[in-house]
Amino acid sequence: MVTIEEALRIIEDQKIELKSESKPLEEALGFALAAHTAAPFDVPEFDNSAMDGYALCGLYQQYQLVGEVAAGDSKDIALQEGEAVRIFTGAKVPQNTTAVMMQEKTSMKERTLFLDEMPKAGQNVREKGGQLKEGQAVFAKGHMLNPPSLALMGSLGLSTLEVFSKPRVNIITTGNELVKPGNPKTKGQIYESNSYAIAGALQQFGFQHHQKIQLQDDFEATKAGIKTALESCDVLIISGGISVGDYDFVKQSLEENGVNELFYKVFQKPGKPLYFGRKQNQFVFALPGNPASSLTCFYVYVLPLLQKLSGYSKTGLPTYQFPIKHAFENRFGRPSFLKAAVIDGKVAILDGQGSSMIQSMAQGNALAFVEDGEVLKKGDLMKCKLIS
Ligand SMILES: Nc1nc2c(c(=O)[nH]1)N[C@H]1C(S)=C(S)[C@@H](COP(=O)(O)OP(=O)(O)OC[C@H]3O[C@@H](n4cnc5c(N)ncnc54)[C@H](O)[C@@H]3O)O[C@H]1N2
Ligand code: MOO
Repeated sequence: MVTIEEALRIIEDQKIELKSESKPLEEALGFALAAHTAAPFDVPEFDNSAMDGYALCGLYQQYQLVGEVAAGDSKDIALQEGEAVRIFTGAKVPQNTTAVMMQEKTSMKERTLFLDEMPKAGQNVREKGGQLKEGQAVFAKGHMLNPPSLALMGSLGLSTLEVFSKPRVNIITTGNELVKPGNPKTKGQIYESNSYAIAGALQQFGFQHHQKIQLQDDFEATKAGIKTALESCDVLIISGGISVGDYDFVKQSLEENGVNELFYKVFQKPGKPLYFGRKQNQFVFALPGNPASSLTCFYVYVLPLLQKLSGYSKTGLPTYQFPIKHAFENRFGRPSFLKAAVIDGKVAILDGQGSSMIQSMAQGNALAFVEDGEVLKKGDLMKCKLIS
């Protein structure tokens, strides 16, 4: 049995070889950059107007109107003292522009422009290089491309990005009692639900699963199913059959398939019988079958590995601290990830903390962490990971 910190450290310390590929900008969301990026030119590349209005030369209250520049115009105008041109947001300002005045604060009589107030030097002019200077570092290797990052790369004229490839993931669910939703079931059977949570959580963080396999609690079938799954994935996520019951064949089947154990059992609730193993460059998580255990282990342990294998420089869900809405004492006998709701900056621990209870997890939006035996007073800070 390892501690939560030891388990996370073992995952973090895995030596891996990353692969990279070229992605068109429109498909690069959620991938990590495989190379450092620097700005190929100043952004913006030229001084331009932040407003629809008038570009002014000198600081006066009236000007002679001498022309117009629209966004995208490439004409090069040079203003003389006391001259103004009509200008629009994003348009390159003429040479010698002192300021831009927004049109709402102006009036025009014939070709003379009157300002309601004195302009200030530099007002409403977006300076060349104001965001980035040519050659300046934009993103380090491993930066995960979010929507604004895609916009920034696009604004640098980059249409294809070199990114780290993402791991291929397969999912196995085990259990004789499991029936696929939509089919009839007999007494004693239940509907299979963990694979939907795992596939959904994969999707939530930009990963996909390749294959989903349902196995009976049978040693030969489990061995064969794991062998098949390992033929087409980098990460195999198994749900159930990892505890000590007579029908829990996963651990032994993994051994028979040449998977080496990196840890088995974590001192935590839920998810104590969590297993992590490796076969060359393939990784296997066997998540405890209880629905809340399996999904909690996904967020806490599987996600950081998937992100590490995708070349992310930052992995795992960030931890925030929120004051607790009510007193709470951890009597579970293990450090615990509690199903919780963070609302208006405060965390409430939800009813229904059993490992089999997914209803409370579905109502909440966070996992709140509490040490074994810890006693919290109302208002004490609690470490939380937001899961939705
Ligand atoms: N004698 C002991 N028994 C148990 C221990 C223990 O230490 N000693 N640990 C308990 C803990 S903690 C957990 S968690 C579970 C984990 O067991 P398994 O990983 O072997 O999971 P299963 O036995 O296959 O299933 C547990 C539970 O979850 C339901 N389940 C399983 N798969 C699914 C699925 N895909 N969709 C929906 N529900 C699923 C299953 O029906 C069981 O109710 O072991 C405890 N026992
Ligand atoms: O570790 Mo189990 O997940 O407590 O139920």
